[in-house]
Amino acid sequence: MKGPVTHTEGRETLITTHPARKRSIMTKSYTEESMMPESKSTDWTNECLNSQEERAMENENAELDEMSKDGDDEDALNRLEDDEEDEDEEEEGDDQKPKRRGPKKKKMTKARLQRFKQRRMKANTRERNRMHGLNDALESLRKVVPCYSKTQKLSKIETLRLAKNYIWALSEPETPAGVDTQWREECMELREVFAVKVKRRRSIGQQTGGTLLGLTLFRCVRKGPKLKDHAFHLNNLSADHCEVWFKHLKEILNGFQDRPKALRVFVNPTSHRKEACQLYRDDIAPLFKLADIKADVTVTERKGHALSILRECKLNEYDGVVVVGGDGSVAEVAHGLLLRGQLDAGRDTDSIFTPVQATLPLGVIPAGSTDIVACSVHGIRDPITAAMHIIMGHFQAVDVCSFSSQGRLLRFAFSGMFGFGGHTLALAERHRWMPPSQRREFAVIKTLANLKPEDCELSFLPVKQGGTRETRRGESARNDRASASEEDEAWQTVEGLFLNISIMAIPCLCSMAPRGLAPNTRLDNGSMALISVRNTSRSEFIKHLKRYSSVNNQFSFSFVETHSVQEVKLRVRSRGSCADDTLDDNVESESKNTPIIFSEGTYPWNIDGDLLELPSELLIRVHPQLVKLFGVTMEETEESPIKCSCI
Ligand SMILES: Nc1ncnc2c1ncn2[C@@H]1O[C@H](COP(=O)(O)OP(=O)(O)OP(=O)(O)O)[C@@H](O)[C@H]1O
Repeated sequence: MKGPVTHTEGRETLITTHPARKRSIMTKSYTEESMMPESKSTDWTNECLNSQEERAMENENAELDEMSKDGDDEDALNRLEDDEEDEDEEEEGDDQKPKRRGPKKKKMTKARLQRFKQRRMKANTRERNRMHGLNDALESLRKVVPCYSKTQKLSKIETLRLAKNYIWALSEPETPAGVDTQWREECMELREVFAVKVKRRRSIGQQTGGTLLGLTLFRCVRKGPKLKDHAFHLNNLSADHCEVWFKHLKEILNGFQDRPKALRVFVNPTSHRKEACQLYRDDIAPLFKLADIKADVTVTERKGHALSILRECKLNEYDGVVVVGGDGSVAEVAHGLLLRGQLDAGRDTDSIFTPVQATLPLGVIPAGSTDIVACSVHGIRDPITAAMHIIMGHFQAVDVCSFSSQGRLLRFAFSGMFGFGGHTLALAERHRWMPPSQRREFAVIKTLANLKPEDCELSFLPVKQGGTRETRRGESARNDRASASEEDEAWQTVEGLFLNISIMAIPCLCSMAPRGLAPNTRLDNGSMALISVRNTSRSEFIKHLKRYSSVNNQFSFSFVETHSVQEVKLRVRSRGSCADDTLDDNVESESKNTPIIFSEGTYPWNIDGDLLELPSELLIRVHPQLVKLFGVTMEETEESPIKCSCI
């Protein structure tokens, strides 16, 4: 296929492609503007101006042609003579008027009239011949420039510009060696491109049609940990060439199998500052549309709405589920997706020992107040980066924990906090009427003021070399029995008063803890971080909390223990008075809000930022890589600066 010569922002571009190769490459070459000073004039206003000038010139020529056709027209000749007479008359007049200069008026004889007529006819013929010669030359040029089109005739100025660019592009390899030509070559791999559109010049308000200008490719570019979309213009005025290139590029883009074509989107309108709907409409939906992704959007109406839809809706027509909201919404949708996976696989969702993977990947567009899951999986809290990961089909397998009690599955989640973490969220939820940051600060201060430990028995199974029970499930039954008895011996138990117990399957990065709440775990390493904080003075506990936001190790305190575990059993032996005090203090003063009252024998847990009431005895297990999230792949994480400091 011929490569069209293009120019963009004063720089010339020659595109070449290698269809025979597996990986198509587009090559863009350009030089200093000073080398091609005239080629800058491609902005719209300039083009319009030049076209107008050209049209005016053509009109003049047409008039001239017209005149020359009517060369024997007496009127035209008389007009000319009248003009001459007027000129001469001005020089005459009385004494007061200035004397006129110039040739004296000659009497218009018949012979003189004849001479005028002949001269004019000769001049017109010469001009006509000149114009015909020029038009013939331009017509020949149109046939040899690469953008010559059978359907669309290039104007004179467009033909000349294209010819100039073509000559310029052809002369590139002949640049003498050793001369600093200031040329630079830029390669763009088509796997970076996610959309191609036909570029047209349209007037204000014009919706369809317009003058064809070329093609625009949309690339996904990385700027540090952020991903962005970037438009790349390829100018070409040939409809035939653009059509061929458009079809070819579309074919290549459709060949990327990992990229989603249809998504089920849930938007929580109440998240954080209630901006999720606007964020989706203004920033995310246009990107999905550009990438030709069909999105079925549901704006959730209540807590649990997304979960109930996910239980019943048809999922096989989608390539992914996307949630626009905070961690609570993500937790709800992730849980719903995993439950649906068990239902589709014919598993009993009440008691699941070895769950199957979720059938669809989950995309997280951060619109909450902390966005721990989005930060952990994208390395940054940025909605456009999240959308670009979805569009480009970047996946990351992620470990998930299950919370169950007495053999009954309660919840799938990425993390859970009990004690201080649970009480703080319970208090913050009761003050939802406050602005988000105030609400959080108020809840932390109030819970710290009423800090009371919980009396617990905590047992855990540390991660062994060779992976968890689930990763080894392919082994023989004899090996299984042997390993089961080994595991029984490996269980460790601690008991006493605890201020906080955190169990996290992902690093839980957020602005308050840039290294992560659990920096020692990874997204897919098949283990959970168990962080237990024993009873201590309030000041020591505050010191430990403050360390989360600094580079110092938040775990280097005698009262803090961390373990890498695969299973945890927690039994709360008595209710600490912290929760009751907190509730009692506020029930009266905040009676306008719905009070959160925990049923007998249940305790507040912060499960992925969602407040849950869980029983006193729990079994928490990690399930390696149970869900795929749209996000950075492990290779990208290795390159990311976030990785170095946080994971
Ligand atoms: N229309 C709705 N009205 C009320 N609650 C809703 C609605 N839609 C979803 N929810 C629930 O709101 C809860 C909190 O939402 P979300 O986590 O998105 O926001 P957030 O709490 O502001 O963010 P973060 O968790 O990052 O602090 C979720 O548990 C979700 O189920």
